[in-house]
Amino acid sequence: MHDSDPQRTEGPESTASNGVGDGGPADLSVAPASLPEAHSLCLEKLNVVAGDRCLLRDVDAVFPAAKITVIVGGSGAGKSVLLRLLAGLIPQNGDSIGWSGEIKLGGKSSGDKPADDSVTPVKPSVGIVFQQFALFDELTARENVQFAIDHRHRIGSGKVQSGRKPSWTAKQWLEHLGVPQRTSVTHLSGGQKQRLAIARTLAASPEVVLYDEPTSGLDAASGRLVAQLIRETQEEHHRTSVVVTHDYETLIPIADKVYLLDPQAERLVEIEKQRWAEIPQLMVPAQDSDGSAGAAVQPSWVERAVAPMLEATGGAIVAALRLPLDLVPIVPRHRWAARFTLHYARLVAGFSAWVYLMIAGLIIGFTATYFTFRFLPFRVYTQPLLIDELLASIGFALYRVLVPILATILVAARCGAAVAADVGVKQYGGQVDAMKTLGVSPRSYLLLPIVVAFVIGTPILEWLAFQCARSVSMVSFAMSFPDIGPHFWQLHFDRNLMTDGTWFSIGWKWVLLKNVVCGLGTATIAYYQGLAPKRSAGDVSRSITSTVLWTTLFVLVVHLVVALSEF
Ligand SMILES: Nc1ncnc2c1ncn2[C@@H]1O[C@H](COP(=O)(O)OP(=O)(O)OP(=O)(O)O)[C@@H](O)[C@H]1O
Repeated sequence: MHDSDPQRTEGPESTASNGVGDGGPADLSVAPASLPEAHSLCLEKLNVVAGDRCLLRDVDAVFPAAKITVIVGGSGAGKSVLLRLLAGLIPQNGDSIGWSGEIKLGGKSSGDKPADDSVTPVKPSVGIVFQQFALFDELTARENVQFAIDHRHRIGSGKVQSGRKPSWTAKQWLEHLGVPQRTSVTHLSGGQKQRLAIARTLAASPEVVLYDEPTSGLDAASGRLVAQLIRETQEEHHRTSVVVTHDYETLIPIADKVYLLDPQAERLVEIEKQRWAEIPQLMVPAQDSDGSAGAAVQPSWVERAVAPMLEATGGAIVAALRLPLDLVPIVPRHRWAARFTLHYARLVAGFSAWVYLMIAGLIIGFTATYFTFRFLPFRVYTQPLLIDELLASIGFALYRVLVPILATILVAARCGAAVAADVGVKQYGGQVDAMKTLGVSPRSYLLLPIVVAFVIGTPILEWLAFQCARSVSMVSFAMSFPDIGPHFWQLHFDRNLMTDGTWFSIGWKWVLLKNVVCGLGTATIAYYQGLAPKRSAGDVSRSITSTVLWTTLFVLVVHLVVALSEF
């Protein structure tokens, strides 16, 4: 449940132009110049099938220009699927949802039925205010809006988009909607998050604004404030607005047109204004599928056990093959690529990762040195003969094998899990969809930054672990053999690693290769696991577990293959 926001308690009118915010007052007397003329949105012969259920069959509908259309429907009727489809988030032949028909921009008039010749065959630019807001938690309120402004030219296509001029700044949008400027998103109240989500959507200047269950989880008073805000926003900015909801009591009063999503008739039925009072009786619950949309054959237990494994393996192979293509740096804005790279660099190689890897280095450096000499057979005789050779072997093993394996496994498990969780939450919470509605591919601001963070971060963390292992090895040796001293240790520990006194020049390419390949693989696996469709928090947690399993397996295979080639 969202808490109602104190800034709104005195009434929705207060936010329209009161300049609330931590920045100075701005001239908010005119609507932003960049908003394109409103167009109606038309559905023609739309068919939608989700799983084995037909949600819509041969549907024609018009959402009039610069008006609010409310689509009501009971639970499971297909409102969210329809909204995601309108937002361009569902491919026509998707895995579990398929659709056919046309979604077009209609004429500019506010009449319900545009003339046929005024239908514009361009992809509409659509902004969506997500039910869970889908704000970027790692950015401030102002940065969230700035992100939309910086990518606004990327949504939609063609002629309706051209000719836009610069519009309000992020600061002006936030003042307009009464959202604090520099507060971290996580510290905003539910009401402020909702207004920020609306500000971000409008700042991208879409032709059509979609609202997904905007009053869900709100008490009646807060729900009415949100409805009022949608009405005010629509009146000021003249967007074609579509609201999907089951909360007809709160949202019907702001509607210009109402459709009922009837799951039994599989249609959008327009409800005339004089019949709006009958809507509660007209809303029927969705029924279980009769299988008419495609018979679902129950898989056998063997298929259930083997299919996910094959799917995961296939997915990993496809991802590996696709990686070079996906990494082609299509970065719409370098500034934002840098911002997200910084975010993932902190996740991968932040202070806690340093502590993690330093402790691992200390443990392996100590055990490798101390126990080698401690349990030497026939110690009294063998030690004087072997001490220098053993030190050289310890140095070699730590540098070339032990520390690289330990460090890359730890990075794969710890950092892979952290990144998979971050991307998984972005997928589940709708931030990935928010990027897509702004015309931004997640590989630009997620995959590329993640790969950069791992490919640079893994060797740095491994080097840190090795320096700790090396230091503790020297201390441990010096304490075990106080009469021999650290100079002797240094002379022999580094013997197999240096040429001409250059530090660790032998085999450094192998070490770097292992680090880079492991970093690249961990980044890719974590990204694709996180990005896989998520329908519950359980899916996010499963993707984290899979990431740990697959990345550590990948790292072990890399070390095996490199060891066979290296030695
Ligand atoms: N990705 C998917 N794959 C298969 N079926 C899906 C998918 N998403 C939704 N469905 C199915 O489509 C139907 C409509 O779901 P949708 O989430 O659109 O309902 P809704 O009207 O938004 O309901 P609610 O108000 O309860 O959220 C449901 O039967 C659901 O199981």
